[in-house]
Amino acid sequence: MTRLEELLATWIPMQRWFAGKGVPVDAVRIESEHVLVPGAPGLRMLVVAVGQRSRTDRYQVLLGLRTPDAIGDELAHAVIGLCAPPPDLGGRAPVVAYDAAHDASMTTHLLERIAEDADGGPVRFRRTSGSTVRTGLRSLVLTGEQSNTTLVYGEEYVLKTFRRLWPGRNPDLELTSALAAAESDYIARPYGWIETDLVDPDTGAAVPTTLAMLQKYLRSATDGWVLAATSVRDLYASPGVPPGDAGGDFAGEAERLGAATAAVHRDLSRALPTDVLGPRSQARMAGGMVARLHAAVAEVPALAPHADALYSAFEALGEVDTDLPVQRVHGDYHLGQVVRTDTGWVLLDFEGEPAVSVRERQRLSSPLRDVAGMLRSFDYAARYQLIGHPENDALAESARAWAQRNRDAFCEGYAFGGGVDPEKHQVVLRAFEYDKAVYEVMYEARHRPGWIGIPLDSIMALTR
Ligand SMILES: Nc1ncnc2c1ncn2[C@@H]1O[C@H](COP(=O)(O)OP(=O)(O)O)[C@@H](O)[C@H]1O
Ligand SMILES: O=P(O)(O)O[C@H]1O[C@H](CO)[C@@H](O[C@H]2O[C@H](CO)[C@@H](O)[C@H](O)[C@H]2O)[C@H](O)[C@H]1O
Repeated sequence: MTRLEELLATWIPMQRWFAGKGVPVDAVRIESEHVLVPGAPGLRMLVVAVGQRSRTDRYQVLLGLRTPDAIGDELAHAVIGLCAPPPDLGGRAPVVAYDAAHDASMTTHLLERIAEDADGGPVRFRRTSGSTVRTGLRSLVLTGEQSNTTLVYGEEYVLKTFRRLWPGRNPDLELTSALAAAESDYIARPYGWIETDLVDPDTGAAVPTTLAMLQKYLRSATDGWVLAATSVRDLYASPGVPPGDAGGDFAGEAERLGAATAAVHRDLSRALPTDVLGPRSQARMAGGMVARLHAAVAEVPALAPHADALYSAFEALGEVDTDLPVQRVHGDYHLGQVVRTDTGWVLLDFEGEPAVSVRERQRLSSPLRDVAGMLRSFDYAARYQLIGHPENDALAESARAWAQRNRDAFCEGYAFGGGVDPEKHQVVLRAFEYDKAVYEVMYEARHRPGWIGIPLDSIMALTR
């Protein structure tokens, strides 16, 4: 490993977006390194391969290089370490490598390049046809529990830089662009993207791979998770009061969110391929859920006592004998992926589950999968504030009632908005809900062990 690779081997696993938490890093290799802007050799895009046991993942690092005296306090938190300068920079004195996402004097170039629709050699900057992009704006990095890194430029744009790279066009760009073409009111308008070619290990072919996506910044947006959490907090402050009577009832919002979700599903089904799964294909889908369950039990033994009950829910999906319409869906739908603006709900982050390949995320699925994701999120919102709460037992019934009320409202809104009636597809919905809960158990085990009780408790309720 070069000195820079050694530094990255320590730095990458500490980042929130690192997907391989809990498994030692065996090898780090810089697969490619490109200067992004002519005349700014201190800004580079690296594709870094990180080897962990049998897996190798690729990550994007926007690398900044400066002399030590040019690193001010504002960049201290972004420093990766001191390394030898790359040959094209000249000189022999060590330079400081840092995460350039935090350097507004560098990220401003990215916006300019997108505005110019520039071909920067192996890295291509693209502006969405028919749009103009304002330049000269300074960026700030959004803080929060993110799988990627999002920059906000002024109050105009967000640039989402994808950290873990999978060869191919990112579904977030693909679906957002399709919905924009359908003139959907429920997305943040895309303005452009950055891409490079990566070799797909399955086919050996180099394919255009999305590195970042530029979208309209929604100034008036409030996170759905924050709104729901506020409603739950109000309810906990009035013990014994039914959720519909407590201040800050969320059911009206949940219903409108259901309707917005149905509208997005309708537009996706018109814009992109659809299919209908017969019993055999449904059994195969159920088989995928069972395989995921086995993998989760191997990783989190606390799931083992509930495996039979989960298995029965998946088996029931395999035995449904009516056809199941499938289409492109959001794929990782929860309250943190939707924002309430002054004109209504907007859906974000159509990337799908960040832990699986782009090809898998492009697979058609039932829209009920997204419905199930959001229902799981109501469960999370209702119960996460009970973790370590002294009145945990007394508030558990309020939590259950809040989740039920908002589930019902969301499902009603979804059916009213033109989606299938979730109430009439209980077996399918239940299988998707438990499949998501199994995914969440693994997600929490890797990222937030203190929260693992939330999905585990929901799974336990199945076996009670
Ligand atoms: N266009 C936007 N306007 C305003 N806020 C946004 C926008 N896009 C993303 N955000 C904020 O950033 C958060 C993370 O964005 P998201 O696309 O879900 O990233 P990740 O895949 O890393 O989780 C969202 O929950 C939202 O609060
Ligand atoms: O980073 P992403 O937003 O793409 O999604 C991942 O992280 C989510 C947590 O930030 C995780 O969602 C789980 O926790 C949410 C509360 O923080 C909850 O609303 C969701 O229902 C629950 O699944 C998501 O699963 C994961 O893919």
